Amino acid sequence: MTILDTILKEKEKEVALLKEQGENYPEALPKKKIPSFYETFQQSKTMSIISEIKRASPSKGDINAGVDPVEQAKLYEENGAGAISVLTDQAFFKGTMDDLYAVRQAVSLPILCKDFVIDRVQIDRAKAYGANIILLIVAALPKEQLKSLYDYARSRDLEVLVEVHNEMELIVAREIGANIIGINNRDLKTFQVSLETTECLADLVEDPSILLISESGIQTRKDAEKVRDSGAKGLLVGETLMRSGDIKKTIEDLKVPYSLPSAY
Ligand SMILES: O=C(O)c1ccccc1NCC(=O)[C@H](O)[C@H](O)COP(=O)(O)O
Repeated sequence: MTILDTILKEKEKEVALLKEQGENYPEALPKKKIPSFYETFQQSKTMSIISEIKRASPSKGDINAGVDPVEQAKLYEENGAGAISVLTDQAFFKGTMDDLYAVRQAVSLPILCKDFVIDRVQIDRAKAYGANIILLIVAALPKEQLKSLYDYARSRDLEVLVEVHNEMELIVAREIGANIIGINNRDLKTFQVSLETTECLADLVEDPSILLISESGIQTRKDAEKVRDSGAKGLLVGETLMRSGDIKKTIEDLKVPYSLPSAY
């Protein structure tokens, strides 16, 4: 049994409870014009960063349990993040849906509701709490269910980051029509992180209309350069930013340019 299996078991209980409770959403959020995640990242001249609010994780335990998500999100926005990821899972990451709702009111960047989606009810909830993007993990779902959730999210005007760990999953992501693919460098069985996962899988994606995001284990400018050279246009960074004493510098370091400045 992997950690993903354990998390998904918990999600089944959460979904059953959500359905039992019915739509118990907070007050509707005021309308705000949020830029498209896909367009912004595709058009950027530097690596773009999805900066994550991550209090804790199964692999690391507490990372920054006392963080104020709103203050952290504002720091991310002020210092050049391209999007914000809010981990909303409570049982394993100590996040909440209220974090997402509060962050939505504080910033104008696209926000990823980072959770383990197995049912439409979670997509409706993410939308109601202010998400612009949801995550679908290929390893978590049979292909038909994945496709159905993908289409449902798109019909609700949400962008979808489809996460893969290997070649088979990448094929599935392409088959369901994903235009934003996250390559997760973390092996969910061993928790080991290897940027070679991005290197190997990105190599298999020739279509430039696919936006590739390298996820997990990014710490240094060298890491950012490595995955940029593999074909990633964006990074999903949690722990490094949550532990950083200088978010401005950390983001600046990771925003590597796509082409070297001309000598002339
Ligand atoms: O981070 C974990 O330990 C983890 C374990 C099991 C499933 C998912 C997990 N992380 C979720 C993520 O995708 C990361 O938070 C995200 O990619 C950022 O990773 P990092 O920069 O290494 O914090």
